[in-house]
Amino acid sequence: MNKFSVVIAGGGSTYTPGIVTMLLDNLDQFPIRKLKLYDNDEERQRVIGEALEIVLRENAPEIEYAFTTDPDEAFTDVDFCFAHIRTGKYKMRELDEKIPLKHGVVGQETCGPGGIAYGMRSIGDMIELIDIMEKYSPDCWMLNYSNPAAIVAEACRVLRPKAKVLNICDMPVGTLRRMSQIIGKQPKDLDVRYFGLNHFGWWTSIKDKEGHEYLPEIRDYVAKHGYLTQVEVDTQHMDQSWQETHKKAKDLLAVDPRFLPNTYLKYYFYPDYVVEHSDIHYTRANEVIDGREKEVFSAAERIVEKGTAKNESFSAGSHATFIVDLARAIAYNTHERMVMIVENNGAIANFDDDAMVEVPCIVGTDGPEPLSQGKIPEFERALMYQQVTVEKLVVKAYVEGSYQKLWQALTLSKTVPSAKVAKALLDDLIEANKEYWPELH
Ligand SMILES: NC(=O)c1ccc[n+]([C@@H]2O[C@H](COP(=O)([O-])OP(=O)(O)OC[C@H]3O[C@@H](n4cnc5c(N)ncnc54)[C@H](O)[C@@H]3O)[C@@H](O)[C@H]2O)c1
Ligand SMILES: O=P(O)(O)OC[C@H]1O[C@H](O[C@H]2[C@H](O)[C@@H](O)[C@@H](O)O[C@@H]2CO)[C@H](O)[C@@H](O)[C@@H]1O
Ligand SMILES: [Mn+2]
Repeated sequence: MNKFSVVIAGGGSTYTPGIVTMLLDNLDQFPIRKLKLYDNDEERQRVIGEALEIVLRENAPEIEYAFTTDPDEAFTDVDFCFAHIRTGKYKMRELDEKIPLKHGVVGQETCGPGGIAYGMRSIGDMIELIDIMEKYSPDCWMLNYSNPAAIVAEACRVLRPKAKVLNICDMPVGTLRRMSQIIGKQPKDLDVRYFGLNHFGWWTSIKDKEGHEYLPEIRDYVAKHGYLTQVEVDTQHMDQSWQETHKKAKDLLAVDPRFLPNTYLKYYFYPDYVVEHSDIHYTRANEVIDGREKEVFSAAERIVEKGTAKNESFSAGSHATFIVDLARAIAYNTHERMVMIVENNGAIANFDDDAMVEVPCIVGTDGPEPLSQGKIPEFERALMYQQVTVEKLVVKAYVEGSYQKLWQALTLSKTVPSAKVAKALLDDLIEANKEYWPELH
């Protein structure tokens, strides 16, 4: 069996140890000959890199391994790049969340002004990463889950339309896992129909392989409890803020009970509630810095100190398993059905062809083939049109260096109450992001 060479970009990410653990657990499904970690932060890369060196030595010494900040070393001779970079790291995520709150607006990693600011930071780095990949390994596929995925995907469509980049999000997988618990099934037993944008969508059908429809049963549960199942799916989702988000899905469902909502709609349907329940002094970024980041980095440091990983384990979560499924689909033409972010081109019949939408696709050696989701109702369509236009304006603002277009993007966001607030916010965001954004005029 062919063995693959993989580089993880954002090798110092909190997700890297979980992903490597999951790759090692699945070597029979996806054999690896070479594994490299690449990050532009030497210190973060060193801690995670040294710990994983010990993990590999103890579990899979046959895999050639390296960690580096050198793009040439990282990207030479690779078949797959798993990309999860965070331009500006948690320091900037914290500002993305806190600056909007100062203006009474939702402060969130990927939604509203925070997502727009993060998008403006990520586009340049993502395009650079694609160019590096194509320079050193022209046949390599990039499986990208760097956020904000909607804006990054639109930037790839506009700036690198031919690149072998697959944009994905694990929220549909994570929520399907919760749904499967509700009905006592496994995610692999179920096929979904879904339409929307990234972090902005709805399930219209959840069927088993015999064709039985479970949506009504799941809806009855979600109407009472949201997606709260109390079974530990992903460790960080036991955090208070995620528990509240899963619970809040019941109020999202109430707005249109025909479909099962993505939890991220909370920031668009109930921004007032979100702001009221936010603490400007302690946002999700702080929770992650004090939680996941500390846990992962302390575990890595303990491994290095002891010289063994025998008593440590990293949790993989649904985020990680999704990636092996996708890599296998490309490598072995498995025709796996997966929800992905792709150019619409008719998949949603009454939506723009050039919109980056999130729909189920059949994935094989040539990439994803979107499945037709038919026509969508006016309410969802109008919401999606507003949001996709925000995302397109951000990319245009980046490309043209346009202050005006970014102001329009913020004004159009459903999370922002007026052009006045949008302008004040924009000026604060420009100041905070001057190290990262192109100059706007
Ligand atoms: N699509 C999804 O569903 C999904 C799910 C989870 C996380 N994510 C995303 O994955 C990314 C990582 O998340 P995290 O919480 O582990 O963040 P993190 O800050 O722990 O890790 C990101 C790493 O990327 C590195 N980095 C930044 N710019 C880089 C560049 N240009 N080249 C190489 N490395 C670079 C940073 O130094 C850091 O070590 C984020 O973008 C996050 O939003 C996406
Ligand atoms: O606040 P964070 O950093 O914990 O999470 C933000 C990310 O949340 C989603 O990803 C989840 C995923 O849904 C879940 O199944 C599991 O794997 O954990 C992930 C991280 O919590 C979302 O899809 C990402 O885009 C966000 O970055
Ligand atoms: Mn996501």
